[in-house]
Amino acid sequence: MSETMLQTKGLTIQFGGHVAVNRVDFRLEPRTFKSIIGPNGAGKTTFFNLISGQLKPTAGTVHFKGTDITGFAVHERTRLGIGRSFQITNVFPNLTVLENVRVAVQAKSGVAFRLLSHYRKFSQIEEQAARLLEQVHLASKAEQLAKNLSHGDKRKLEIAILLALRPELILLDEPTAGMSLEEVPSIIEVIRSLKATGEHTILLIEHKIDMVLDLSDSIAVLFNGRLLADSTPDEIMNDERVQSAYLGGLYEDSIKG
Ligand SMILES: Nc1ncnc2c1ncn2[C@@H]1O[C@H](COP(=O)(O)OP(=O)(O)OP(=O)(O)O)[C@@H](O)[C@H]1O
Repeated sequence: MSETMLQTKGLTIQFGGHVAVNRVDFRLEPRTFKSIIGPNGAGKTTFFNLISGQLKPTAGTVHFKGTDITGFAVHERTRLGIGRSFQITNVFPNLTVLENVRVAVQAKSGVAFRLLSHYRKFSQIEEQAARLLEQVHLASKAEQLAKNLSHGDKRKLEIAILLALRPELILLDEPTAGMSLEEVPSIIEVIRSLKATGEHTILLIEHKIDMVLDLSDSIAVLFNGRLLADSTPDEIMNDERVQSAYLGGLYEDSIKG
């Protein structure tokens, strides 16, 4: 079996007196799709921040493909292949959609602007950028200025830019947040086709449970910073501890057991 893509051991972070992520032991296998669910304030985004390097843990470790990356900075993790969507603020509003992706492809390929006179290299970059736009269903908007895109299309552009960096592990933090209802199905389709390529390992934080059930191979449940359960969608939906946690019921008893 291939090497575990991501593993945390005893991962913990404390803010003052509040333990936001509490001794989380977590595994994510290559080329699988796992979602993280849990009530507001459960620690989901904080957990992402610990994986992508925005936060350093109080205790515990993060391993990526067998390497202990606990002390690594964000850019080192990005270089290793961890890509986080929506952290990207460098969507250039006055460039076209295609130009935005081309800049990202170029940055990844390490080709300096002055070398772009080399026609073959340039056309390879152009082709890859166009392919990425097709992948996120934005090909028809390639020539539009990024600033004129709808909120949903901006998110697709951000995914294309993320893909340009060729991440092995993709962290998607509430990709449908702030979208109009009409925009949601098309971003789900983009994520579904991303999964269908079979090239990525995907970790999704999402409150829309239908979407989670639809896309996930497995679901992890965080509650009060603890990993309450991590299993198949069917098992999670039938797990009494998960139901209790969401109903605000017998959580304390269940987690002690
Ligand atoms: N930098 C910080 N300083 C202090 N407390 C923080 C910080 N970041 C997060 N927290 C606290 O940690 C807890 C977990 O927050 P987090 O944003 O990870 O939850 P979440 O599960 O992502 O919630 P939501 O679903 O609402 O986005 C919350 O109580 C939050 O207030």
